[in-house]
Amino acid sequence: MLRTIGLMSGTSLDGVDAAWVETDGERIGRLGPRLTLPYDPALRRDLRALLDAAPGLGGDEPELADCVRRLTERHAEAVAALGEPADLIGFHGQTILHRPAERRTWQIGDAALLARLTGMPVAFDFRSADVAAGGQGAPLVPVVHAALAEALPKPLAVLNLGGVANVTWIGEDGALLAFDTGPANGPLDDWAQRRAGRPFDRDGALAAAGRPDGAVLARLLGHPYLAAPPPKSLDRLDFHRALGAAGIEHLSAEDGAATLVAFCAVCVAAAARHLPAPPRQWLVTGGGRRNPALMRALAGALAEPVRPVEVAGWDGDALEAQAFGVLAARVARGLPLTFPGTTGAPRPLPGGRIQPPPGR
Ligand SMILES: Nc1ncnc2c1ncn2[C@@H]1O[C@H](COP(=O)(O)OP(=O)(O)OP(=O)(O)O)[C@@H](O)[C@H]1O
Ligand SMILES: CC(=O)N[C@H]1[C@@H]2OC[C@@H](O2)[C@@H](O)[C@@H]1O[C@H](C)C(=O)O
Repeated sequence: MLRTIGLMSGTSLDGVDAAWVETDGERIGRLGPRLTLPYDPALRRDLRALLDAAPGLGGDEPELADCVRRLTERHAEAVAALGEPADLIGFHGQTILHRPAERRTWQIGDAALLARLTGMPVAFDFRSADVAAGGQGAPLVPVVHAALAEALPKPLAVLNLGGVANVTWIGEDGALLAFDTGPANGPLDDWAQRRAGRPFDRDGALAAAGRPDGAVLARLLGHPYLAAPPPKSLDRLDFHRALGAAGIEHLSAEDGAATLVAFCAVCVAAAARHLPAPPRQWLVTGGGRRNPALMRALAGALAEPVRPVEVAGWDGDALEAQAFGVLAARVARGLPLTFPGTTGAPRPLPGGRIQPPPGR
């Protein structure tokens, strides 16, 4: 077993999650401490601007390099704050662009700098081999969900409510199907910031005070992503234009938030129709499980029970970071990261690279 530290900077841009995991990439041993280091408002703002700018960036712009350095230094601070020795770091970086159809996916972060600052080897670049082979490059965590869920009754659905939402379905025989369902906190956070001056809709307060707009929802329901069969994955901004065209901007802050919450749930219900068999339950992870308006909307939209992953003894705030520790061990052992059922990879595919620290 390797002692790993997984580091994930998700599409919500709220900060870096770090978690210590003992693992051989297939089995998960001891789970150690975890923490989240938030980004300061300036870094958050600069990262958000990079999402908009990414399609036009070449890669050598000084403002990009500055952002990459600050992001990487914050990751090194997270490793230091964990205060646990490790054999390997799993460094996802920050996705600023994801266009698998163009065989492009871009995670920023400086693995050489992180290896130097921490003195540890760093596994990174988890998505590009899959995208180069024609896969979606996402989601990557399903293989870890499957390892964690070994003893749970199947079929099982694990739903991650991050900036984008993704589902992992695990069949009775261990079969895996996983894909992004649609937008989740990303558009909600943007909306709360723009219309209410809040970084996110804490406890779903805005959404709970509003009503979903039927006409806007009906227009969004026609989006081709919902009916498209998996494999499929999303860029954080993929629904940006569709939301504007559906007329969301004409709604009040409350009704807009309620509509975005309802749309997230509608997307998950649409995803359920692509599953080979109904799951016994939906285990929900990611920050969105803390939004009671979203959890109520999901319970209303899905036929099966919807519960936070904590009912299974998992830690929904640590799961993605833990997963990148496990995936790092898989990189080190050359095990596949992606599969036909998760990203549409042509066959189980290894991926990732390892940056040793200086002098090793
Ligand atoms: N108390 C709360 N009430 C409402 N929403 C919350 C609450 N706590 C967290 N969130 C939401 O969860 C988001 C963070 O979720 P999470 O950390 O899972 O995202 P991420 O890791 O960036 O995403 P991804 O899975 O897309 O990589 C916040 O931006 C916010 O929208
Ligand atoms: C390209 C990219 O970074 N995608 C993220 C994003 O955030 C949630 C969803 O969209 C998921 O597909 C993926 O992250 C998780 C960690 C994954 O790959 O499993």
